[in-house]
Amino acid sequence: MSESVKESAKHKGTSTDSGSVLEIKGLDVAYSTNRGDVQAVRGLDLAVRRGEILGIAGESGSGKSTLAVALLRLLKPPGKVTAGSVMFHPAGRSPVDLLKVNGEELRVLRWSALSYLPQGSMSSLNPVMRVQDQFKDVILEHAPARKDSLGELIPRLLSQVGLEPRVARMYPHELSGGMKQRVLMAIAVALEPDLVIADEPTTALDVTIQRVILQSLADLRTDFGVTLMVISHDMGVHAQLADRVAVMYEGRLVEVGDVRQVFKDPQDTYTRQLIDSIPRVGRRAQ
Ligand SMILES: Nc1ncnc2c1ncn2[C@@H]1O[C@H](COP(=O)(O)OP(=O)(O)OP(=O)(O)O)[C@@H](O)[C@H]1O
Repeated sequence: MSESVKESAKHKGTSTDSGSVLEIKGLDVAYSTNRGDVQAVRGLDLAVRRGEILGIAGESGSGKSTLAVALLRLLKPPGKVTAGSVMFHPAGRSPVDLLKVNGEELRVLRWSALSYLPQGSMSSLNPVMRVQDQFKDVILEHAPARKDSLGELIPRLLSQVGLEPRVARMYPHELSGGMKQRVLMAIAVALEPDLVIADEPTTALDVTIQRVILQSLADLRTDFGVTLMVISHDMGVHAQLADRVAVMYEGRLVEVGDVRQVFKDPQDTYTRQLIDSIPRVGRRAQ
């Protein structure tokens, strides 16, 4: 972990833990523009521990989504990774640098080891396919051996996120925003991946539904043992969901630590400002 990153005293030294599912080192990402390069992620070091819920916080434009798409190799031009490594340690498989694996290796890892819920993913469900067929698409493409267990697996996954079995036969237009998000979460964990990265999973949902979604995400960790990286500009989301929180500012990681510790005693001025902007939740987290 970089010297400049302030980490709460209780939780120092994570970047070389053998218990890490992901180790990001020295990551630099830039976007080329006609006014020169915009450095969106700068020298970022971060380890994600197996089994934890790690929140990525920071205001709009701080580089959170760029970090996610870069490490998932979904960064599109004019974006480019200019330095760094992202070691991924899937259970029972050899560690790989996600920035170096070839397309086929990446395809094998997607969904079965590494799942992604992009920002605005609720609109990514295919409007002309029933929910059950969207599950089948992912499961059969990546784990064809599970074909015979689909009849049992789909309702079980739906119930895991609080949805009734009849949802399997519905089309996306018959679902509320919160239901769509839960379907996507269930698809994301269908193949029991090591790591799920969710970008702003509660944005655009009303407050009551947000709480339900956060609870379902917490349940997925408990029920599937999945590690979660949850990106949100909303510190309230991290206070409610995360074990640790990493704060980004202008592409840099300025602080990482136990969420209660960070709320109680932020080491960085910017983190303090973020917390002060939600005083009610800040008090609750203490
Ligand atoms: N395609 C692009 N071309 C040029 N600059 C970009 C592009 N995409 C993002 N950026 C810049 O990169 C920086 C980081 O943006 P990013 O979207 O990763 O931040 P964020 O914290 O995820 O914010 P938000 O939640 O609003 O998406 C910003 O300065 C943004 O303007």
